[in-house]
Order: sequence, then structure tokens, then C-alpha cells
Amino acid sequence: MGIIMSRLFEGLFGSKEVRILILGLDNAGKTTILYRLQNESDEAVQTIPTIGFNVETLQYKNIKFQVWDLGGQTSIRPYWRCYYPNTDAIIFVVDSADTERMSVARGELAAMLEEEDLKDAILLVFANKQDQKGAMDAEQISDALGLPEVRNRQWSIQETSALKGKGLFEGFDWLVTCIKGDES
Ligand SMILES: Nc1nc2c(ncn2[C@@H]2O[C@H](COP(=O)(O)OP(=O)(O)OP(=O)(O)O)[C@@H](O)[C@H]2O)c(=O)[nH]1
Ligand SMILES: [Mg+2]
Repeated sequence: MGIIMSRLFEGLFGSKEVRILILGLDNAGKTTILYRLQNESDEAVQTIPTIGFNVETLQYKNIKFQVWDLGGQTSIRPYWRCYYPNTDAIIFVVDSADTERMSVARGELAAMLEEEDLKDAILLVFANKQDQKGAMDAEQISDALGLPEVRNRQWSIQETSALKGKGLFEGFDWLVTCIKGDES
């Protein structure tokens, strides 16, 4: 295809790849979410704790997303920052039933939001594992993480169950709205 035609196609269908990082404590459900997004069938997703990262490209509503899922164990969290440059959006995943570690999650999120490389990144929180007994709802998690105090950044929170495939695309709809809004 000639360069003019390919530019035209890019203009019509969008060529920009949106870089997304999925972060959060270990066992929050990040890898399950990544593979649920990629494969919409009801097939169960089997995961093992991530050491390092998984990366996949997804196409949703004419936008190409490059989605990075990083391991969340304490010892590997210091490596998250290596992935921060050029990130458009962070999806911060919490296990909504892991009430004991909500303050740890809050600390990690706060540290991340201080990072210069992430100052323009939008923030989507997935309140995951809503299917579990005792799960906190979006409002409780929002307060526990201190989201109302987040300044100078677009953010949203979405209740999800990666196990049941619930809420994930609703979250992506919000991302798409923000990204399209930023372009115009
Ligand atoms: N009940 C329930 N379990 C879930 C849900 N999402 C993930 N899980 C389970 O939680 C466990 C951890 O999921 P992972 O996706 O591996 O977690 P992770 O955040 O990638 O963990 P690390 O790679 O160690 O950072 C697995 O047993 C998943 O099946 C959910 O929405 N509900
Ligand atoms: Mg993982």
C-alpha cells in the first residue's frame, strides 16, 4: 500500500498504540484479567504467580492496546518503574476481599502516582474479585485507596470479577472515552 493510502487508513482506523500497565499486589488477578481481555470465551484462565511480565496486544473499539501485566510480589515491585516511561494508562487491580492488605495497596499506588514518568497516565482501578464473600465495593475501595484525594489526573474505579468476566470491558469503555477525549 502506498504511503498516502496507508496514512489515510491510519487516519480512519487509528494507528496509535495505547500503552497500558496492569499493576497491583500479588494475587490481585492481573494475569487473569489480561487473558480474559484477550479471550472473551468463558474458558477458565489458569495462572501461576508472574515473575517478570506478560504482554499482549488487544484491539478494542478501533484502538490498539499494548497491555503489560507485571508480577506483583513484594520482591519484584521495585522493577515496576522500569516500565513506566510512555505509559498512557495504569490499570491498578485490587483483590476486593483482601481487606488486610488494602493499606499496602494504597501505599504502592501512592508511590506510583508520585512518579514523574507516570504524571500524564490516566488511572483505572479494578475492584476485582467481586464474586468473593466479603468483597469491598467500589466506594469502600475508593476511600481505602484515597482516590478522592487524587489530583491532576483522570481516574475511575470499576467493580470486576475476572473469574466471571464481569466489568472488564466497562472499564475499557472508560479508557476509550478518555483517550478519544484527549485527542480532540
Ligand atoms: N474468586 C476470584 N478469583 C480470582 C479472580 N480473578 C483472579 N482470581 C484468582 O486469583 C488468583 C491469582 O490470580 P492472578 O491473575 O494469577 O494474580 P496476579 O495479580 O497476576 O498475581 P501475581 O502474578 O503474583 O502478581 C488465581 O487463583 C485466580 O484464579 C476473581 O475475579 N474472582
Ligand atoms: Mg500475574
